[in-house]
Amino acid sequence: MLSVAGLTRRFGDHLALDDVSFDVVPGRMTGFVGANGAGKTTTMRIILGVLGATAGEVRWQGGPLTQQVRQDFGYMPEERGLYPKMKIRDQLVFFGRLHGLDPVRAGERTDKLLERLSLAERSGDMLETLSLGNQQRVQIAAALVHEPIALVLDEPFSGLDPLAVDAMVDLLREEVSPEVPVLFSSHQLDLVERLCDDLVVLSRGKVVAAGPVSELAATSTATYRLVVDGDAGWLRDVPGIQVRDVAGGSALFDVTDAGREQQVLQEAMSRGSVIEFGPERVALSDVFREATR
Ligand SMILES: Nc1ncnc2c1ncn2[C@@H]1O[C@H](COP(=O)(O)OP(=O)(O)OP(=O)(O)O)[C@@H](O)[C@H]1O
Repeated sequence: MLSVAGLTRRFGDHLALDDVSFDVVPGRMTGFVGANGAGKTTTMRIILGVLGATAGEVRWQGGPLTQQVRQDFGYMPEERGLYPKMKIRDQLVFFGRLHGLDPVRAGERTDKLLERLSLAERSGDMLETLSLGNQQRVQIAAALVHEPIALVLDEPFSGLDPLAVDAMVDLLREEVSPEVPVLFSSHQLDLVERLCDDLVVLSRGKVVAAGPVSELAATSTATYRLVVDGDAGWLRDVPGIQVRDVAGGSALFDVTDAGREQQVLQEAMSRGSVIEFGPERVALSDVFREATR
């Protein structure tokens, strides 16, 4: 397991990270979300050892993460970092060698990945001649070429169209073995909701929510839908709930006093027929908005 424990980072007077702790569990995709400037890239850079922490540490399998172990991590940095004028195949072999693969193995892994990405025919072309989407695929191949023991991906899907995202996700699922912890940052909440098992929400340098996506959605403010055959406007006068929307007999409301929804149901039944009543599924964007408020 990969863990960050009490990470704090100052840039002059600015506290970019304030006692950040979370785990990235093997075999589960962990999404890392937060507004611009929340501290995601700073955290990822510290995990990869590109940047030092003011306090706290990164842990691997229960002990401090060493530089030698980091060598086996895969990283896709926000600023990318491939060489535009270098041939694609040479570049991937180079990254494989940098992570300790022998030349034969680096070549084999490169060819397999290029084949898998349908880029084998372009292997002798310079990176800059590829479309941006294809350059991003090569970038992810560079993070995967040495069969990393952990993966840290900074905005790996930004700028990709939905088909390219799916292709990238398929590649990750195929190439990443179950014992590998995967942390990726993203601004695309719908994508994070679809892909992630776990979620860490950062706001102004602090972790404001962390855990399985399903539990985070469940613990957020309970929102209920009520549909009756008459007018549901009376809901506005019920204490302990906050009405979000009423249109004729259809209403959406948040329960602010736990248990009030039962009272609402009884009241609705005493007034006429209840067509629909139950919790509304909470979208991740609502969890995010609530956590970072
Ligand atoms: N080298 C640096 N020197 C000074 N301040 C920095 C440096 N790197 C980051 N910061 C500041 O630290 C804060 C966190 O930045 P960071 O890039 O980690 O956020 P982020 O969550 O990755 O944002 P984004 O989603 O926009 O990439 C910001 O206020 C940023 O301006």
